[in-house]
Amino acid sequence: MSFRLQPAPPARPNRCQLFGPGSRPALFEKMAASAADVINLDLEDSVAPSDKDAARANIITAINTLDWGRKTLSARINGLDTPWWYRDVVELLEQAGPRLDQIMIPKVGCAADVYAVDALVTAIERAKGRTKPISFEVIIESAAGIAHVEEIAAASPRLHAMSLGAADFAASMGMQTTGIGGTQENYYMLREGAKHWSDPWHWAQAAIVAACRTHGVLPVDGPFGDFSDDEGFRAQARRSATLGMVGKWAIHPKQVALANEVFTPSEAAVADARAILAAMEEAKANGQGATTYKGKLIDIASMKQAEVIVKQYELIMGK
Ligand SMILES: CCC(=O)SCCNC(=O)CCNC(=O)[C@H](O)C(C)(C)COP(=O)(O)OP(=O)(O)OC[C@H]1O[C@@H](n2cnc3c(N)ncnc32)[C@H](O)[C@@H]1OP(=O)(O)O
Ligand SMILES: O=CC(=O)O
Ligand SMILES: [Mg+2]
Repeated sequence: MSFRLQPAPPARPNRCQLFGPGSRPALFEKMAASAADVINLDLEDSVAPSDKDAARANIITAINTLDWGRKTLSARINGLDTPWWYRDVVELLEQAGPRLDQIMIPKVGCAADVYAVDALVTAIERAKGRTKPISFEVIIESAAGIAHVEEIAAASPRLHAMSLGAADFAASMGMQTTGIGGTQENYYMLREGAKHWSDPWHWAQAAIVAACRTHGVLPVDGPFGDFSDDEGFRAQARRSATLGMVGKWAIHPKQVALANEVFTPSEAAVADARAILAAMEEAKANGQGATTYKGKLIDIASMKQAEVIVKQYELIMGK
């Protein structure tokens, strides 16, 4: 193992990120009252080009006036390939008060994209005397983004979270689908005439998790477009949680409870994890590095696995 220790990600709950368009201010109070851990007020793809200026003003007013409780409050700016992004950053940093926690940078393709936003944010923070540093989250949603995922994860100490954006990712990769996340009809293995659906998002998610865990960033699963399909959402979220992601976006309020359910370790999982820790403590006291629990091998690595679950649970319960 490398002598470098894996850095811990920010210790904050991030089970659900609820999105809402900046051009629909009527939704903001409902978002603030929701059970999401993170709120993403959107200036990007859910806002029509003609509404960009109004959406920016709406979001700044909402950040400054609504009670957002203890949620992480984030605004998604426009991509660096648009004429809007610099005004998004300037107006947010100059006019939104300290309640704004984070900026989400979409369609990041290389570390320099993050550097550019960091330079602008840093200059405005100094000029305006902002004492609370703005954190960043990025979306990996292009071929370039996934090709450079590790350098992006290492790009700035401001970076707290990284999401997979399935819709833009599929478009950039030239994938033959209009589905946003979840099972894709034509992605299957065939065995003895029976179809077995596979997961086209898996490899990108695994690459994101590895990059994030290497650099102490929270890995997050992005949108699931069919908000009428609760079981489809659950299945996608369970796969993401099993791979190491800490949460998922909600693009409709009915997805918030589903994400919170999946990304909160169950009482049974926590009880099992605590029992493994106790069994290992007993084994260690007897000079053993390995023992059995419920008829299966456990050893020192099992303690680390169990600690992931217990720590995640305690972080969520202690919020
Ligand atoms: C795919 C790539 C991406 O970039 S995803 C991220 C960007 N997209 C977004 O931000 C879209 C977010 N979602 C929405 O705009 C809406 O939820 C969409 C999907 C358009 C559906 O809106 P609508 O037809 O009003 O939904 P509905 O009638 O089923 O609403 C039921 C009640 O819930 C409310 N609601 C709706 N959306 C939100 C939301 N995002 N946050 C909080 N509340 C929301 C509605 O106002 C409605 O409330 P009520 O029951 O009338 O009081
Ligand atoms: O921005 C999100 C996506 O899926 O695209
Ligand atoms: Mg996108």
